[in-house]
Amino acid sequence: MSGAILTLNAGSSSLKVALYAECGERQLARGHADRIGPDGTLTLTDADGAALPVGAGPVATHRDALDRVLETLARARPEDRIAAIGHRVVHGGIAHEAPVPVTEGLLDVLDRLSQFAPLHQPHNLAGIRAAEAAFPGTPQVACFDTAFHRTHPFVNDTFALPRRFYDRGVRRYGFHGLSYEYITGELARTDPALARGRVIIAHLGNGASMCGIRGGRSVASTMGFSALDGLPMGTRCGQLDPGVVLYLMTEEGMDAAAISDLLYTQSGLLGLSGGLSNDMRTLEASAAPEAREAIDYFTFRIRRELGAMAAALGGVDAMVFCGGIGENSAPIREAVCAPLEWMGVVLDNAANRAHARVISTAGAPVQVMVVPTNEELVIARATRALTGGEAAQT
Ligand SMILES: Nc1ncnc2c1ncn2[C@@H]1O[C@H](COP(=O)(O)OP(=O)(O)O)[C@@H](O)[C@H]1O
Ligand SMILES: CC(=O)OP(=O)(O)O
Ligand SMILES: [Mg+2]
Repeated sequence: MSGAILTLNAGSSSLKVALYAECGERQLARGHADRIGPDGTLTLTDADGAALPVGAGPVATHRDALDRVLETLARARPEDRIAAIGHRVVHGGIAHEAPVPVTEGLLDVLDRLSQFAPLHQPHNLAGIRAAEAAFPGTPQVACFDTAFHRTHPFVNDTFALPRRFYDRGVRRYGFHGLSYEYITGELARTDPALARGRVIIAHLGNGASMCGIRGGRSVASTMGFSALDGLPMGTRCGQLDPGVVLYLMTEEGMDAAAISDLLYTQSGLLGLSGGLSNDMRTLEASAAPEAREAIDYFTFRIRRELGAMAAALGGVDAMVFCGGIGENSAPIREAVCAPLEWMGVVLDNAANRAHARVISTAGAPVQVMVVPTNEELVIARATRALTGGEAAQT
């Protein structure tokens, strides 16, 4: 009987699951629930890419996706003893700069952070509870999106509020850290000189953010106290004048719950497209002018933040696209990059259309790259490191 490490990564529109062999980085199976909701799909494949049967019907909720994946794995791969389980947890708060073993005390702390990451944290914690029930007594590890950004200098970690709020944890945490950690590690492996330089990574998925990295460490992030800030997203507003929130309260009579719902679930691409969709594939396929305007706003804001990141880093040597949109949409990458020749970004259009690893022209001052992210692998490595004995013995 072999031992395996199971990883769970719940995003705002997705659930990505992977099963790793106890040694090395070989994947035994991987699952992807996409567009979770009325049109949600689920695929689960084994190490050879063969589909495992996950049942019919749309995947309506994260819980539905997780239940179907766990049932299928238990049925199709009974030989895999789960030795440890690693989880993406988007919010770790001030205290967590690295992954930690899951304990009841930790869950209480993380639960209190759910209000600051309502599209993620409840699903992350539900995943831990479900794994606990399915594999009682098996060690679990929490890996935080926020941990990678704890290196921010004070000026990028604070807001200009009275200092007591900073002390109480009102800070710019930044998210998508597992993805940034993976990309940074990949660059260090494949392009060490570049990895030591100034790199801007754009993680563009249903949630979207950018990270400025210097010498392999996060210096700035577009996401802040919550995963609402920065770029517009599938259903989230991105950067917003706080005066708008005051207006919503005083003039529109909205309470905290209504404002939260508006900013987290009705805004971004969905709101700007007039309710058409939060999904980039649907917007790209649409002829509606509102869909075009939503896409234009998305790419414009990415360019604006790129300028700000470049200034924060004192220049830029490389730019990396990742995430569902960043990895798969050549038109979005082109719309972002084409107007940026002034800052040394020169796209090779054929390479971009082919989703090549390097999509800038040879000799362009800024190397532009597409690097598929792998948050699951970062989780698996950390889980193995923290449960070493357990995961390696089996
Ligand atoms: N081929 C594609 N072209 C354009 N957008 C795509 C493509 N494939 C996926 N996407 C977009 O990626 C987004 C989902 O990204 P993903 O990183 O999986 O999501 P999450 O933020 O939930 O983790 C959706 O907006 C989806 O439309
Ligand atoms: C933090 C965040 O928005 O994550 P995701 O893109 O996976 O929804
Ligand atoms: Mg994601």
